Amino acid sequence: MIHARGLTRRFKVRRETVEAVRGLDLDVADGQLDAVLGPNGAGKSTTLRMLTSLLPPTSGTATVAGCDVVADPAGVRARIGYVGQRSGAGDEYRCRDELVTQGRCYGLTRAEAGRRADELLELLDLRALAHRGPATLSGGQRRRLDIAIGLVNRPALLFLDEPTTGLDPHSRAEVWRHILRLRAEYGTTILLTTHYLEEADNMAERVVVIDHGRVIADGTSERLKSDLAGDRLTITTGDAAHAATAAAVAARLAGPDEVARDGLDVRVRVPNAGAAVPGYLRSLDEAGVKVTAVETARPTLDDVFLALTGRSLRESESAGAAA
Ligand SMILES: Nc1ncnc2c1ncn2[C@@H]1O[C@H](COP(=O)(O)OP(=O)(O)OP(=O)(O)O)[C@@H](O)[C@H]1O
Repeated sequence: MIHARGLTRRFKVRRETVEAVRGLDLDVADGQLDAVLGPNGAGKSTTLRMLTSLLPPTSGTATVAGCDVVADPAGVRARIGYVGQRSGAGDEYRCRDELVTQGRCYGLTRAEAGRRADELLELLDLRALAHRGPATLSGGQRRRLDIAIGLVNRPALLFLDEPTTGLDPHSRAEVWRHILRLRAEYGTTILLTTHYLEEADNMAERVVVIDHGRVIADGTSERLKSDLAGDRLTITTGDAAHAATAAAVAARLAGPDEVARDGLDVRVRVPNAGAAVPGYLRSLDEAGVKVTAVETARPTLDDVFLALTGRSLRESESAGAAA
């Protein structure tokens, strides 16, 4: 459904050149739900805008739903839906009128556009709000209206740029319910961007991690976590001397790069923490270390980002927000 090779986009800002996307390769198969994850300014929106033909690439190629984004932008736009970060609904129209107008833009007759509007209001649970203006809707309802607008032309592929940013947890769950339903019932291919690690982790079939305009990891979240981050084993000891010995034992077993000491805790990165515990306990006992607690944890996508970049995605996000 999407094949991009060497996609690059530079912006000139006064005398500086911003390299927003640098040689990005991406393949998305039909019917997949893939998430693009990355910190502020990583190049997620720029990538989506190139793939939707809204922004010409500086170099590289992309075919989307069988059409080249540069040679056939009209073909791309006829086959896709795009929900940008800012709402596409104008405040002067009521919800149903907005959908009818969009349908007319795609060449539907007034009657066809009316039928499609009613289908979409039903699909996104917006029927009761059909005659309200978008300005009167809650954040989650408005986002659902945006998605309805993105679906007017029955696209095989839907792009969603941060569909849940800024929503409360209940509204986020509602939006997700509809996204998952679209994929399950209509087989819609969905490529979305998100800042929320948990969403990418739990909902997407595949996660593409972008940093500084490049893909730095690509796979199922389970695969990324086991290949790149590993489990965490935390050994708590009785005092500082025991912690130092425990750190030395752990460094011998796992390698010095995999061990970090934090007060009386020693944290170790291991491929499978559950299986590693008995061996660690034996070796610590032999070294005379008094262990007061042992904890194991599966890695998160933030651990994956940390392993790849040396930075936490959450910290990059707050730094981006503060900038
Ligand atoms: N029109 C533009 N002119 C100049 N620079 C731009 C333009 N659009 C994006 N950029 C820059 O390109 C880089 C990537 O921006 P982009 O919006 O694609 O990132 P993002 O990953 O979507 O970030 P966010 O999560 O904050 O939306 C940033 O440094 C941004 O400032």
